Amino acid sequence: MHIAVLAGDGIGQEIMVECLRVLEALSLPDLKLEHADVGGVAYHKHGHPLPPETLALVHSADAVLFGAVGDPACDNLDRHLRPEQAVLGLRKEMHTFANLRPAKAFAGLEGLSALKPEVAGAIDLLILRELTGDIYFGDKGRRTTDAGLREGYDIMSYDENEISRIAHVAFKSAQGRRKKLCSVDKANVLQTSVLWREVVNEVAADYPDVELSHMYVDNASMQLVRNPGQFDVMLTGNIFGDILSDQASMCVGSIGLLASASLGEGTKGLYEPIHGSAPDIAGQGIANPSAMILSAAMMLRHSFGMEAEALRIETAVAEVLQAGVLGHDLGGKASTTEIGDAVVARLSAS
Ligand SMILES: NC(=O)c1ccc[n+]([C@@H]2O[C@H](COP(=O)([O-])OP(=O)(O)OC[C@H]3O[C@@H](n4cnc5c(N)ncnc54)[C@H](O)[C@@H]3O)[C@@H](O)[C@H]2O)c1
Ligand SMILES: CC(C)[C@H](C(=O)O)[C@@H](O)C(=O)O
Ligand SMILES: [Mg+2]
Repeated sequence: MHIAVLAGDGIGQEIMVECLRVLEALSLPDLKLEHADVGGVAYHKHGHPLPPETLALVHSADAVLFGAVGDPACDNLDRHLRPEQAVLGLRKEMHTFANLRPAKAFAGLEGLSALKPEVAGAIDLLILRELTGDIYFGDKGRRTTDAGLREGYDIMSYDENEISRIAHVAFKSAQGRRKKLCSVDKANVLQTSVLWREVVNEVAADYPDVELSHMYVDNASMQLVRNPGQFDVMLTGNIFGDILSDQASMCVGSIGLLASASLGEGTKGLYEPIHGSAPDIAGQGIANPSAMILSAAMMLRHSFGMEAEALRIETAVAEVLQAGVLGHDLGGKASTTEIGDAVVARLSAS
């Protein structure tokens, strides 16, 4: 089990420490952790946010654990050198087109959600976000209009193969859950979404046991707050999935709780929290490591088929939250290390 560990920037470094302690507490027989620089840290050391040595490690490893990237000191760099380019580049390089972002209520946290407790308590959904296409990867740039005005542009595009492969993942995921799939788009305005809806409807023919619905993204955003319990699997494109998942995190209680798995055709996956490097709290030891720890659980499940070990981690995190060990993001006082300590203690007791 050879894991590339890319902690990255800001709180990425802090939460990764706790995540690795949790993995080590499982005493996995052949765990090999190998670290490499990514993001702003890599730019400052090697002149590139995703240096060749990091890519080489990623290619040789069985899976990648990724913290977060983003460094305000890099804000004015050329687009290709910005830390964020590293995570986009990695997703593309690893062909991890399917991003699983589960959002599930934690017992005891309902009152800390941005929603009414009874509404929050019903959350158990999976956002299936397409990850290697859309407006993120289309032609983009700056130019001057004929009238001499500065103009920025980003082309949004999807081809039918990109849509159908993520749709298959979504239908299969729904089959393993409550068999409901809601595809989220903006087909009343965007041509990419018209095609998206067309292709999803075609793929649906292979999955007659799954109940498919379509929803416009603006409505979906509202429905996530009004009645998130109605959703099982939400299938959507790259940009909509980015936004909806941050929103879903606050319905659960905090962005520090939501993990993700980015998968392609094989078993090699990229596992990272949905949040970023949080420069506003970096270095203070108060970041919530739960999302990072839960991402490691997703890694054990999806890359190594270790369902029992994944569940052990997930149960430990849930119990720690239920016991009231809460980070600052949830109105508590527990530090990053204290949360890590509590999860490790639960694991040792289980
Ligand atoms: N995958 C990634 O690496 C990733 C994801 C999102 C943002 N970013 C980058 O991170 C940088 C900061 O972006 P942002 O501020 O918009 O988003 P962010 O997710 O880093 O932070 C948003 C807010 O949530 C809080 N927060 C985030 N994670 C937390 C945690 N684990 N515990 C407690 N509080 C937490 C932060 O303190 C901040 O107030 C930017 O450079 C951005 O591009 C990277
Ligand atoms: C940092 C950024 C490129 C990234 C994205 O937009 O995908 C982040 O917001 C995420 O959700 O992982
Ligand atoms: Mg995001």
